[in-house]
Amino acid sequence: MDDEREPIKVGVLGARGRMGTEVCKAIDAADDMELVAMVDDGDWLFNVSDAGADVVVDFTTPDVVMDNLHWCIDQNINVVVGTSGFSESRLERVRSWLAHKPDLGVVVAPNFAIGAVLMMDFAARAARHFESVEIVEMHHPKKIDAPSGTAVRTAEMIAEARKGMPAMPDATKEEMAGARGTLVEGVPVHSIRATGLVAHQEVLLGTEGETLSIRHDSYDRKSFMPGVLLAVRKVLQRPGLTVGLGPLLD
Ligand SMILES: NC(=O)C1=CN([C@@H]2O[C@H](COP(=O)(O)OP(=O)(O)OC[C@H]3O[C@@H](n4cnc5c(N)ncnc54)[C@H](OP(=O)(O)O)[C@@H]3O)[C@@H](O)[C@H]2O)C=CC1
Ligand SMILES: O=C(O)C1=N[C@H](C(=O)O)C[C@H](O)C1
Repeated sequence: MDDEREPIKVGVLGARGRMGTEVCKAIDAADDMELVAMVDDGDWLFNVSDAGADVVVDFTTPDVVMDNLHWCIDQNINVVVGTSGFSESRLERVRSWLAHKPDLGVVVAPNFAIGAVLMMDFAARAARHFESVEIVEMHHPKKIDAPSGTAVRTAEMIAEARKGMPAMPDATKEEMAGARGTLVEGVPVHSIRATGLVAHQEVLLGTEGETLSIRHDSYDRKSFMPGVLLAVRKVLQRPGLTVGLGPLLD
């Protein structure tokens, strides 16, 4: 019976950060989980293994996340990663570490909000039917990276969907560098940082006589929590690397 199952022991890395704080609250409130370790910059990583964590959740920074992930895999701890900065080469390194640990699971998701996952899917689906596609990502000004992980992943998905299609029409010559954003897999991405924003993205698609805007807004970091908790539950049943929340929703 469900009630008799041991709670999943969870450690959080980046526990005092904006996301980490919210994740600790969500785990504390979940009946089937126990928050056993909270680790932030300067704390000892072994707090996590000493506490017997089954799963580690990482919301730290792109420059430390790979070391954290390698350490967790080495310690036989499953990992749910929300930290941004996962290029294909980073994902490949994670796969190579996991090759030696056939029972271990890692979930790396650029965005845990259900609406954002759908926005990315809808945008990729629509992209084949429009001549032009551009991404505008908008975040709080304390975000340290640009473009966002979500925007990069969306651009990759759109580029994959547009394979074989003609290049997007664009006669503009940039008079000042950056005016047309940055190209990710051939898709222009524009990054806005403004006080009052949390995490937002609009994909603008255009073709003869019409445009389509697909937009998602996270107004509160609570929007990411159902996805994080789902990943904590599912990672224990999914050995290997899972990229994105999509495969966990099926
Ligand atoms: N996938 C998703 O759905 C989401 C992903 N994100 C991503 O999550 C990451 C964190 O975002 P956010 O919470 O806003 O950032 P914060 O800067 O608020 O939090 C990061 C935390 O990690 C700590 N930290 C730094 N180095 C280490 C380390 N080696 N070990 C443990 N903790 C460490 C920082 O400490 P200190 O400040 O003292 O250095 C800080 O407390 C970003 O990459 C962001 O893009 C954010 C929202 C949703
Ligand atoms: O830093 C943030 O806040 C966010 N980071 C992630 C990203 O880079 O895509 C996810 C979400 O956009 C919030």
